[in-house]
Amino acid sequence: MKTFDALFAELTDKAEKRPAGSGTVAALDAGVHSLGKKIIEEAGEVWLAAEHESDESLGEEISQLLYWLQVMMVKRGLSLEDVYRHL
Ligand SMILES: N=c1c2ncn([C@@H]3O[C@H](COP(=O)(O)OP(=O)(O)OP(=O)(O)O)[C@@H](O)[C@H]3O)c2ncn1[C@@H]1O[C@H](COP(=O)(O)O)[C@@H](O)[C@H]1O
Repeated sequence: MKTFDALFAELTDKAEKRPAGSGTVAALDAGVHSLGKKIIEEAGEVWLAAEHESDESLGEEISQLLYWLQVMMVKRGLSLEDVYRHL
């Protein structure tokens, strides 16, 4: 099972190596504005899932929101520590 930190390391590596076919690379290239809209979209899906859907669906939506937040972190050059120190 993948952890938050392992996914972040994977996304950071994708950003550096830019493998062909990576959705993350395409998302990074689309920019902060596009990423921001995706985060809002996924946050809305988390809300709707929490109100109306199963635990399984809610978990999936939350995972997608975490992914997009991490892509934004990579785009802006934030480290995990930059976030964790506020927790
Ligand atoms: N965890 C994720 C992940 N979560 C969400 N997403 C993306 O977010 C989208 C969310 O799905 P939705 O159903 O909400 O939207 P959709 O309509 O299917 O997609 P869109 O047309 O809106 O983009 C997915 O289609 C993926 O594009 C993810 N994309 C990649 N990962 C992981 O990130 C890593 C790197 O992936 P690549 O860069 O693609 O190699 C791999 O470990 C992947 O498993």
